[in-house]
Amino acid sequence: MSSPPAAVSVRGSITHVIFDMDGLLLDTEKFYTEVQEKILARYNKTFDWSLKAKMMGRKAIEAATLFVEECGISDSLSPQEFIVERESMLQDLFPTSDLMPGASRLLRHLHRKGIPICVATGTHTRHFDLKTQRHRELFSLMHHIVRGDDAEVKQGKPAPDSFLAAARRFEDGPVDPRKALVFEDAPSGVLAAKNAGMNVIMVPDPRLDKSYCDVADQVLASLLDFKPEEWGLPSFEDSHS
Ligand SMILES: O=P(O)(O)OC[C@H](O)CO
Ligand SMILES: [Mg+2]
Repeated sequence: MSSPPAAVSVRGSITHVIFDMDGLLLDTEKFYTEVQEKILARYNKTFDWSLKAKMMGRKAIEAATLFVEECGISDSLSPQEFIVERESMLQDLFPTSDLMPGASRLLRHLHRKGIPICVATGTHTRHFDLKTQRHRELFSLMHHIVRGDDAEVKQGKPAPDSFLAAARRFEDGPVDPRKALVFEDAPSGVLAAKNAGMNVIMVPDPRLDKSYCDVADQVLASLLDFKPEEWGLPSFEDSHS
């Protein structure tokens, strides 16, 4: 007698998938880190991952306020001045953005299988356009894109605004949050997805403190490790590469 097929643990019946962008689909978090390290060096201070963890995923002005206050430089540099100062460096770096491992494979797979996908990013439109310059075709697979300067995103992550706006805009929206799966890299983004009542898979940078991963429903080292069938989604037909 042949043995029964291996049991597949289904975590939910996911119908829609929402992607974060920076640090999740695109390898752009390193640009913010590099520029912030340079600015802090002027004040003889170092930029560390405990502050990085708080800033990532947030709207620009919210992250900038955290930066100058937590570094104790708000008397010399305002959040607005910080944003202006880092802008010219970021503008040169963003058009060189690379995809994160597995991003293209996963987006193409879900699109091919007819699973509605979208992006909910804290980044504003001008930066979004620079970052996605080399990846227009891939981003065209998205049903819609919610950016940080969207009128419906009153508050950035960890507020649920961007994910709730994303769920409303699907063709058959608003999507039941329990049927939505979010992919995130940032602690604030994972909290935002949970605040929206959604399922969330975290793909954190390995330098991030592990305690930030507790809130996520699943933690993966890479998008390449995602098993769609665990979430009621169609499995990959290719082998992991
Ligand atoms: O991670 P995202 O895509 O929400 O982007 C947020 C900021 O632009 C960068 O931390
Ligand atoms: Mg992110």
